[in-house]
Amino acid sequence: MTKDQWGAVKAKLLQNVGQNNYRNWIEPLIFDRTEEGTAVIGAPNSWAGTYVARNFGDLILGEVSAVNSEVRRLEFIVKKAANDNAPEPARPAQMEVEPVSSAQTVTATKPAAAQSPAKTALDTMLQAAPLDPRFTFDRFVVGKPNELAHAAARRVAEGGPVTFNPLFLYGGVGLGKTHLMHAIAWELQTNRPDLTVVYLSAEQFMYRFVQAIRERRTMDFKSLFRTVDVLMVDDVQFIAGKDSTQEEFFHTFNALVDQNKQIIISGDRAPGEMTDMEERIRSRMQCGLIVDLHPTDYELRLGILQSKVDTHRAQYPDLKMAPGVLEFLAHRISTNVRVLEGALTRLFAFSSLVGREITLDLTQECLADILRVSERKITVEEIQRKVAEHYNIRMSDLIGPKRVRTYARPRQVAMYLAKILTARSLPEIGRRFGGRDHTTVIHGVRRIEELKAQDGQIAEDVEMLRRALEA
Ligand SMILES: Nc1ncnc2c1ncn2[C@@H]1O[C@H](COP(=O)(O)OP(=O)(O)OP(=O)(O)O)[C@@H](O)[C@H]1O
Repeated sequence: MTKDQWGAVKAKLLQNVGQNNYRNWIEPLIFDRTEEGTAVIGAPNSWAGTYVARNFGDLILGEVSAVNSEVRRLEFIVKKAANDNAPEPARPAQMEVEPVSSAQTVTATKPAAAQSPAKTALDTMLQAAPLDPRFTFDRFVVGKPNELAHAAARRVAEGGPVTFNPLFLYGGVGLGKTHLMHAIAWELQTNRPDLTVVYLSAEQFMYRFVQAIRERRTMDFKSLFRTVDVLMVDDVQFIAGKDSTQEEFFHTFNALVDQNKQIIISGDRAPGEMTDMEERIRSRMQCGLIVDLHPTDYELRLGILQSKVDTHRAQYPDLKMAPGVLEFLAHRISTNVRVLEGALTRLFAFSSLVGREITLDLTQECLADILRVSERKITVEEIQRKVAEHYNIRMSDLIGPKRVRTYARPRQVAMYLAKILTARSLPEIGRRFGGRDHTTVIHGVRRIEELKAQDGQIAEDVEMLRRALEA
C-alpha cells in the first residue's frame, strides 16, 4: 500500500470514528508493510496498539482491504514516528484483530508482572478512561499562560515527597488540564513504577461508586480506593451537587491525604468558585496548590501549531504548507487548543486527499465553518476573571453574596461588561453571578451606565477592561 493510499484510508477513518478518536488513536498509526495477507501497522506503544485493535480493528481492516483486497488480517507492532517520544510500556506488542470486547480499562500503573491482587481488583472495578499516548510532557508546549501549571505538574510527576496536596489544576475548556494529568501519569510510570497511579474522571468516579452501591460492594470500593498511591480526578466539577458521590469523594480524599498520598484534581474553575460543591470539600481542595491554566495567547497557540505540524511532518515528510498559514490560524482561532488541533487535522486530511499544498486559500476554504464560529467570543467567565484581577479581589468575592462596595462595584462593572460584550441574556448573566436574579443585573448595568457619565475613574476602568477583553 502506498503512502497516499494509507492517507486515503486514514481520511476515511476520520469520517467514521470522529475527530476525537481520530486524533487520539488513528492519526499516530503508521503503515509499515503488507506481508502474506497481513497489513502490519505501527502504533506508538503496545497499549495504544491493543486499544486500536480492539476498538477500531474491524473498521481499519475494512478500509485497508477495500484498498488492497489481499489483506485479510491486521497486525500491530510498536513503531514510533521519528520524533515521537511518547513513553512506551514495558511489554512489546504484537496482536491480531479480535472481536471487540467491552470498553478498555484502565490507568497508568505498575507493569503487569508487578501487579498486586489489590491492583487487579482495582482494574476490574475501575474501568477508567485510558491514558492518551500523546498526552506527554514532551508534547506539551509551554508558554506564559500555562508555565506555572506545567511546572507544578512536573514537580508532582517526579514522584518525590508529597509537597503540595492536592495539586488543583483549573482553567477553561481545552486548555490542557487533561493533557497535564495524563503526562503526570505517564511520567510517574517511568519514575516510580512501584506506585499505583489511578486516573479517572469525576464522572467515572461517580459511575463506579453508584455501581458499587448497586452491587453492594461499597466496602470494596472504599478499600480499593484507599490502596491508591496517586489519585487523579479530572473535571471534578461534575460531582458538584451530587450529594452521596461528593460525600464518598470527601472520605476517599481525606483517607489518602491522611496517608500522605498524592492527589491531583482538575476543574473548570477554582475550588472556591464551585458554589454547588459542599463547603468542606471546597476548603479541603484549597489546602494544596491551586494553579490556573490561563487562556492561550498568540505565541502559545503558534508554538502548539508548530509542534503539531512537526509531529505530522515526521510521519508525512511530503507535507507542504505555505508560509503564514500557522500565523493565520493562531490569530483567528483563539477559542481553545482542541479547536486549533481539529482545524489542523482537517487541513492535513483535506490536503492529502486532494493532493494540494496547504495555502491560505485552501485553509479558508476548508475551515470556513470553524473560522466563522471562532470569531472572537468573550465569555462571562473571562470578564469576571479580568475584572477580579483588575480590582484585586477574589473571583469568589466577585460572584459571592457579600454586598460591601469593594465587591459590589466590581461586580456591577463585570455585569455591565457581560451585557455589552456577550450575547448572554440577563437571566443567564445573573445565573453566572452566583445565581442572582435578572433584575439585579439590570440594576447593576444601569448603575454603571450612570456612573460612567459621572465618575471619570469608573469610565476609565470600564474602557480599559473592555479594550483588554477585546484584544
Ligand atoms: N500546551 C499545550 N501543548 C500541546 N497541546 C496542548 C496544549 N494544551 C492543550 N493541548 C491539546 O489540546 C487538547 C485539549 O486539551 P485537554 O483535553 O487537556 O483540555 P482540558 O483542559 O482537559 O479540557 P476540558 O475542560 O474540556 O476537559 C488536547 O489534545 C491537548 O493535547
